[in-house]
Amino acid sequence: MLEVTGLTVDYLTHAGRVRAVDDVSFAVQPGEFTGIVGESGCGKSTLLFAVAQLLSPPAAVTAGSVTFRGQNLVTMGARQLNAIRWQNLSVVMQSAMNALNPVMSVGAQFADALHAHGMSSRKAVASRSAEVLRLVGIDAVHLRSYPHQLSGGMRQRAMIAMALLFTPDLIIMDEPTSALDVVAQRSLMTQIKELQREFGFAVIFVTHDMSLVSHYSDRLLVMYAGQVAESGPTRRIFASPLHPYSRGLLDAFPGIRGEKVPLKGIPGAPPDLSVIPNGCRFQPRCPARMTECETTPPALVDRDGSQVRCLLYTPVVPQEPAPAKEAAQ
Ligand SMILES: Nc1ncnc2c1ncn2[C@@H]1O[C@H](COP(=O)(O)OP(=O)(O)OP(=O)(O)O)[C@@H](O)[C@H]1O
Repeated sequence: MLEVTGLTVDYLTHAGRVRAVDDVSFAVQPGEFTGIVGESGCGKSTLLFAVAQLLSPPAAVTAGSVTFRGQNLVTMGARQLNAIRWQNLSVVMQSAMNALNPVMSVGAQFADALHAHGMSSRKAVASRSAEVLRLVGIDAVHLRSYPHQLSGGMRQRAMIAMALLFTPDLIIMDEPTSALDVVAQRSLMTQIKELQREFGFAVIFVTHDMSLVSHYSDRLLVMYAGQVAESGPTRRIFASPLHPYSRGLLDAFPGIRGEKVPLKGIPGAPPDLSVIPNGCRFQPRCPARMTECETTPPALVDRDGSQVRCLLYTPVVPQEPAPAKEAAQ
C-alpha cells in the first residue's frame, strides 16, 4: 500500500545542508503496524513528515519517492494531496494541544474536516462526529468542549477520533503517547490496536521508546543518524537484534512484561547531522567496533528477510593480492 524508496530529506540552513533522512526505503502492507524507533534527533519525525508530505522550508525532499496506493506523493500537486489527506491517509501529531485549534470546539474542528471533504448535511456531520468520538471512548457531549477542557489523554484520543473521520487506509502517528503517563500510554496503545483490528487501517508509529511498540507492531524500522540501522519483523528484532544499536536500545528501556533486569544506557549521544563521523555513524558509541568501522561506511544488507547496516554482516570482499614488487635490478 505504501512504498518509500530512497527517501532523502535535507534541511537547508545558513550553516549548510543537514541531511536528516538519508536514503530511507521501506514498505507498509494493508493493515500492518510499523514502528519507527530511534533516539531523539535520528530523523524519525522528519521521515514521517516527508511521507505525509507535510514538510515545510527549510526542509525539502531532495531524492526518492513515496508511493501510496500507486501514486507518488512527492510529485503530487496540493489539490490532489488535500483530497488524499484525511480521506485515505491521516496524521496524528506528537502533541494534540499544538495540533488542535485552541479557540475552536472539538466538534467545530471535526465539522471543518468533514465539510472540506464534501459532507455538507449538518445531521450527517453531527452523527459522524459523535460516532468517531465514541469509538475512542469519549462521550459525544465533549464535541462542545475546547481542547484545554480535556485531559492530555482525552486530547490525544480526540486527535485519533479526528484521524478516523473517513476511516483511512493509513494513519501516521508521531509519538502520540509521549505526553502521557505510562498507564494512559498503555491504554491508548491498546485502543489504537483494537481500532486497527476493527477497521483494518495500517499504522506507522514513531517512538523513541522501543518497549512501547514491542507488543503492538508487526515490523520495526530502527533509525540512527538519519539512516535505517535495522529493519525487520518486530518479534525477530526483540528476540535477536542484529545491529548493536538495536541491542543498545532494547537494553535501555524496561520491558512491559518479564523479569526486572538492570537497564543499560548507550554511552554518548547521536552525532550532530551537520558533522557526520567517518565510517559507520554509530561506531564512536558501538561496543562491537572494529578497526574498519572507523573508515568504511556500512551498506544496508539483506539478511533472512531483514535488513541491517553493520560491517559485522557485510560480506567480506576478498582483497586482490598486492602485486609483488619487482626485485630491484
Ligand atoms: N528546523 C531545522 N533546521 C535544521 N535542522 C533541523 C531542523 N529540524 C531538524 N533538524 C535536523 O534534523 C535532525 C532530525 O530531526 P527530527 O526531529 O526528525 O528527529 P527525531 O528523531 O524525530 O527527534 P525527536 O524524537 O526529538 O522528535 C535533527 O537532529 C537536526 O539535525
